[in-house]
Amino acid sequence: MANSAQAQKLVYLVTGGCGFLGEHVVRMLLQQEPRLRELRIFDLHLGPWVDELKTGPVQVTAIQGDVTQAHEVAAAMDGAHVVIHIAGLVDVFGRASPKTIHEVNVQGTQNVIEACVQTGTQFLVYTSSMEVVGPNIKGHPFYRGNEDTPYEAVHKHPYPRSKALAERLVLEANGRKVRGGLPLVTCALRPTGIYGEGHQIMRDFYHQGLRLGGRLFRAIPTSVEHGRVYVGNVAWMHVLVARELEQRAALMGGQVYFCYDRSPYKSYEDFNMEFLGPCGLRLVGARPLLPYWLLVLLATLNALLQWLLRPLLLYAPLLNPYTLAVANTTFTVSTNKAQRHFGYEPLFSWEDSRTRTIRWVQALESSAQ
Ligand SMILES: NC(=O)c1ccc[n+]([C@@H]2O[C@H](COP(=O)([O-])OP(=O)(O)OC[C@H]3O[C@@H](n4cnc5c(N)ncnc54)[C@H](O)[C@@H]3O)[C@@H](O)[C@H]2O)c1
Ligand SMILES: CC(C)CCC[C@@H](C)[C@H]1CC[C@H]2[C@@H]3[C@H](O)C=C4C[C@@H](O)CC[C@]4(C)[C@H]3CC[C@]12C
Repeated sequence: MANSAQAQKLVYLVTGGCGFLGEHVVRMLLQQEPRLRELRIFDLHLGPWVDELKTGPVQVTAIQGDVTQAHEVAAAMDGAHVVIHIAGLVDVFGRASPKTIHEVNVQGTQNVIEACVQTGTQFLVYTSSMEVVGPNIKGHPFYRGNEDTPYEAVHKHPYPRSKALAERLVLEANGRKVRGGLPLVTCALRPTGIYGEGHQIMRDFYHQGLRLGGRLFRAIPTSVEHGRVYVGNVAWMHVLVARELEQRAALMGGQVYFCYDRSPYKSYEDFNMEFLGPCGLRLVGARPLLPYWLLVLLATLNALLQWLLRPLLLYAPLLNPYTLAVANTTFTVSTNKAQRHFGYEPLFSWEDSRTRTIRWVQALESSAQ
């Protein structure tokens, strides 16, 4: 992609560019992709911060649109060289119906693929998820595995099922001829649990801790490792993949890459305390305060209440049988595939990632006062 005639000639489209990860990818592209001429940000809900980006040297075009509408996607994509497809409905709490999750995550992805073919966009990077692999419904641990580690991936929940289907569509589309006759080159990135500035669930835990007098209560044993990766490094991986996909199409086309960095292996709660601790919260209990069977019972009750109350109101607490199973099953990755295939090294050290996230939580504190 980088011959001199093409310097500052590339048009990128980022779907979901106003979400948590999307905003980081958009900002990272503007900082780290010198060949960018135009950056199109496509999202159902455009953030007000997008306007601030319009004063720089790169043309930033904000497009309010819906990935489930094929014609809107195709119109937005016309003339784009690369599409980074991040838009998705991230719902493990039962807020949206399985049908809506499927429409956005699977049909939306199919629309992006068809738009590539129709408009001649040759490079497609898809944001998949660790949940395409697991944890599975049997609760099997995935301990520091890599892209080739055998694992029985069985999905029942609509979100991982939709991500797995969408990822398969993207990988199978690799090599399809796009308008003009060139082959489509696709690949999928699988982040583990992303953290960093803008992370809604971290914000929720922080506010919950404040409401409980500065305390959170341990629910998950410290021995259960949960994979986490800093949002800045996930964004950097997206930028690098998009950049390298043309030169290394034969190697990278149709491939999947876990997103990883040097964040430590810890339980979900202990990891959150790396940021919430310095902001004044305390995790009470060296071991879970409630026995696991009681948590399962509470999670089941929550699911039942959600079902009963659905005609009247939306009851969607953090704890349900699915989130409990994910939080309580070891799932961590240890791989260097991205480094081998496209020279990825984390842009942010663990210390930087931690400091940036702590500063962001501290800013939440001061903005709440
Ligand atoms: N957050 C995580 O820990 C995590 C981990 C692994 C993978 N992912 C994946 O990363 C992607 C981004 O996740 P996120 O955490 O930034 O979520 P997010 O909800 O913050 O961002 C998703 C964005 O997609 C947009 N969107 C939703 N439906 C749309 C539609 N129909 N048309 C156009 N835009 C639409 C939303 O408005 C939002 O801006 C998702 O595909 C998700 O599956 C997230
Ligand atoms: C049992 C309670 C004390 C804690 C509940 C925490 C729960 C809400 C958290 C734990 C793990 C989190 C998921 C995990 O980090 C990875 C992903 C993948 C991504 O594609 C979407 C988000 C998701 C499912 C996180 C959602 C929140 C979870 C379940």
